[in-house]
Amino acid sequence: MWVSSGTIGRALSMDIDTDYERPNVETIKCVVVGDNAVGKTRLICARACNATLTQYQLLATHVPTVWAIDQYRVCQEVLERSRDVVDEVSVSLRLWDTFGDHHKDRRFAYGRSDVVVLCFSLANPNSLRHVLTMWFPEIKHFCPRTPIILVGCQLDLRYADLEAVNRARRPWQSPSSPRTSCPQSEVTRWPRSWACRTTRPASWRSSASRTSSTTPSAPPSSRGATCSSGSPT
Ligand SMILES: Nc1nc2c(ncn2[C@@H]2O[C@H](COP(=O)(O)OP(=O)(O)OP(=O)(O)O)[C@@H](O)[C@H]2O)c(=O)[nH]1
Repeated sequence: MWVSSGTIGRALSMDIDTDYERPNVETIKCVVVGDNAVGKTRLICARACNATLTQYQLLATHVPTVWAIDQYRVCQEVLERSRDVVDEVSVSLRLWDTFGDHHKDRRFAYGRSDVVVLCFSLANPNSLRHVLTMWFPEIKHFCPRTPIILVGCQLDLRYADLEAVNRARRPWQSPSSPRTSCPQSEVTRWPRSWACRTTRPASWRSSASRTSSTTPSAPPSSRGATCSSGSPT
C-alpha cells in the first residue's frame, strides 16, 4: 500500500477520533508481513476497506508497499470497519501493512504488536520457504513473545488456469501446480494458519475475527499444532 507524503501530512494534522483514547476498547495491533507480492496489501484492503475485486482486476495491478502507516488515523470509514466485538470485548483491529523486501528495516512496524499475520502465497512455494528462513527468525528477533498466524494467500491461483493467469499478469512468479505448491509438511509446525483469497472478502473477515481472539496470551508454541492450509475460506 503506497502512502504519499501529503497523506501522511494530513494524517498528522487531522483531529480524528481514534480508539486509542477510548476507554473499554482494546486496540489490537496486527502486523502483516511476508514476501513481496504474496497479497498482503490486498488482504488488508479486503478487510479494512471492504474492497472486492475480480481475479482479473487483482492480476492486472500490483502497487508495491513502500511504507507502513496506521491508516486508521487517516480515514474514518477504515476506522469504523476496524471495530468489532470479540468475546464480549470491544476491539479495534489495526492492520499494519509492511513491505516485503527482505533487506528493509521493519522494526518500527513490529513495535508493540499484539499479533503478527505472516503471509505467503499458495501459488509460490518460495514464499513459504522464506517463512522459515527469513520471516520467522525476523519476527522472533523483534517481537519474540508475539503470537504468529500463518496465512496462505492467493488461494484462487493455486488451481488457476496457468496460461490465463500468465496472460493477465507480469511474470513476477510462476504459479505452481497443486502438487508442488506449498507442501503441507512445511506448515504443520504452525499453530494457526488460514488460506484465503481476496476475491472472497468473507474469508478475511472470518480469519480476522479469529485473529482478534488469539491475540492475548500464549506464544505459538504453547497452542495446539493445527494446520489448515485449505480451511476457512
Ligand atoms: N488472483 C489473486 N490475486 C491476488 C490476490 N491477492 C493479491 N493478488 C494480486 O497479487 C499481486 C500482489 O498483491 P499485493 O497485495 O500488492 O501484495 P503485497 O504482498 O502487499 O506486495 P508488496 O507490497 O510488494 O510487499 C497484485 O497484483 C494483487 O492484485 C488473490 O487472492 N488472488
